[in-house]
Amino acid sequence: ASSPSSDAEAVSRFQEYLRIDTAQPTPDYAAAVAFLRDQAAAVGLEARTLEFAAGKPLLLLRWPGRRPSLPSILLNSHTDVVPSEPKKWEHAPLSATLDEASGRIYARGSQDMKCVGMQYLEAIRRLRNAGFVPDRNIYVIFVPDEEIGGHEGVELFVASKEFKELNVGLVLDEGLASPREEYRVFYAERSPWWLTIKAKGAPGHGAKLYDGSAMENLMKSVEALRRFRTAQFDLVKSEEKAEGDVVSVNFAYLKAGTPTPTGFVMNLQPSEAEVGIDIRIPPSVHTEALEKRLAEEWAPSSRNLTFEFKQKGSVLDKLGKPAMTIANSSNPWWPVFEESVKRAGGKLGKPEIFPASTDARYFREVGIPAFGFSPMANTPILLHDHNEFLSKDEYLKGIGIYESIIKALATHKDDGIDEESRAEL
Ligand SMILES: CSCC[C@H](NC=O)C(=O)O
Ligand SMILES: [Zn+2]
Ligand SMILES: [Zn+2]
Repeated sequence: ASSPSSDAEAVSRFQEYLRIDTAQPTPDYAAAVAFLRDQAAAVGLEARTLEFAAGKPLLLLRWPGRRPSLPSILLNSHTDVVPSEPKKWEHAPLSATLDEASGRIYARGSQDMKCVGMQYLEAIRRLRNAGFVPDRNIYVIFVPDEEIGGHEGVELFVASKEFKELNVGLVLDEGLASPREEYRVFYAERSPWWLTIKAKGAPGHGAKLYDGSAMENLMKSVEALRRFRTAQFDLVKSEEKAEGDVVSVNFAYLKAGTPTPTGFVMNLQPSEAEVGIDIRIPPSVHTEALEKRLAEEWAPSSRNLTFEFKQKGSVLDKLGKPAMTIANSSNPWWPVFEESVKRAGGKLGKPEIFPASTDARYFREVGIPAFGFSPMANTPILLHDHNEFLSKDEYLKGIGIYESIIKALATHKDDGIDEESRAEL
């Protein structure tokens, strides 16, 4: 399994991946795929590069199972990362600096989610070295564009014949770091809404008090949305609800004013103003009801407001029901997953609704179970934040966790998972 020297090599490989600049909006996918193909070859996996959108490669790796007709396991990770503001970091976000005193590896993507992609490969490397052969096919995919919605990544992949041919039974995708000792696991996620509200109104002198200016029209919406935000947030603060069970509302930008070369005109009330909002809706909330509130309360045309969706996800299955993966023993995959984490010495928290969005939604939407899981315990949640880091020890511990998970999921047992295939025998 692992030794000090093999651990050091695994950490260097992780750092090498982190140093490839795959930040949106101009990710170097070619470099990432070239690196990952080399890794796959060293581990002994078959590789195919698929391209559903030009310049957006999706790397598909296969570890063939003894019984390829069984439903397969798909291990997903995205290769892109969000941009960073290097000046605000203690160590450059592309340096993957290992701070010797703390053991932390600082890099954009260290939590989200280059860690997971490399941990899959390291776990498979160890299992292969130990002579383990899976019953099922194990697929590992490295996908583009998750951070911008996955529309030219997993969304196209899931609709492809290449995907259908994989006969996927279960997907593992990303989760979140946990500041506590328990790992977090996710069985569903909130629907993302990104929208703009634009206001128009009468322009006028900066000294004049009058109704119906664009700013006034917009600020009323901002106030109403803020009251709603506060009420939802209070439910989380009082621990009545979990983060994934309330509607989040956050303002992404405000745009208004009449620019000058050095700033803005101060004594002119502008005739247009705009706000950008990120809203996330839990599966238990009807998006129709919320859209009604938007049209009637938050952006009424009577107040000279218009709204436009930039992203309007609703995470539904084919029947129009919220797409969720069952996370109890009535889903035969669940106990296998849960027990394999425990067997490796990990603790699991109560299954949760992911507060943001991941590519797992595309798999759940077509009826394939998917769990969101990133084995990072005792770690502050720093995805999309400055100074994102993962400690070397947590990273290495996570490899052991995946070894256990992959081994358990890859093994056919009479546990109800393969009922149909059994009937054929
Ligand atoms: C609306 S798709 C955007 C996906 C992105 N995923 C992770 O952060 C997110 O903002 O949740
Ligand atoms: Zn991610
Ligand atoms: Zn992200």
